[in-house]
Amino acid sequence: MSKPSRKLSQPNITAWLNKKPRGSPSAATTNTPEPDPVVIKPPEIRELQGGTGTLTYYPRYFTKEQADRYLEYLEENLEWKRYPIKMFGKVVQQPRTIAYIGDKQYTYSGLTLGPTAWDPVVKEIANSLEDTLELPRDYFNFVLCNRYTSGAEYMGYHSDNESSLGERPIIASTSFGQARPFFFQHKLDKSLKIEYHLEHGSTLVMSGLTQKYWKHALPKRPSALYQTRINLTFRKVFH
Ligand SMILES: O=C(O)CCC(=O)C(=O)O
Ligand SMILES: [Fe+2]
Repeated sequence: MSKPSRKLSQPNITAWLNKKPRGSPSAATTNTPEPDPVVIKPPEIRELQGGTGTLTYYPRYFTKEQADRYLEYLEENLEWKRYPIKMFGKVVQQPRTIAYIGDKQYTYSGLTLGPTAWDPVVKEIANSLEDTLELPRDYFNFVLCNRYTSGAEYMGYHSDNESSLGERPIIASTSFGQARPFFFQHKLDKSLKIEYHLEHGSTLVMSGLTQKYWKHALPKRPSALYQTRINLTFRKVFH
């Protein structure tokens, strides 16, 4: 992957992005709202032990206002479903709901998804990420979307190391809604652990050999005061 540029290209503002948030007073009765003070924070780049991968975290890839609108849009417009998957040889229900979009078929944990038509807003986010990461237009051809409606919903330790993604996949993971911890553990030296707190509107890019040497997980959390979290992982499926 080329070096991430610090100047982010923000996605086109579509019609829905311009619409007023639900329940907000009309412009005639209010002053213009304060602009979001922090627009973009520079990425934090972490080279993992002994060349075992790279993690690049953009804590504020989207402004709070943009992220609020994306969260609402994705919740309403994607087709969220719970699928049975194979885990350690047993068929179980996924402990979260998922949706997907992509030009290709993608198979993981015994589940084959796609292809489907692109949602225009998800495409807009994909193109923004491609610009930021200096990747060719339409590089990302599959998006796996995960939705967690309570702290009891989670994703166990795994790596996205299907051969269809190639040996050094670039996976861009954008999060909306409830901030949650996200753990990495080295496969050979289990004492090596990394923790992120994935914020509303953030993007974490996993690249290099990350999937080969590290597992990652979104652990359960206590469910009190819980807001929905939606995560989109943008991938390139080669075959
Ligand atoms: O929800 C998350 O942040 C985890 C997503 C993930 O690891 C995946 O889709 O493979
Ligand atoms: Fe993953």
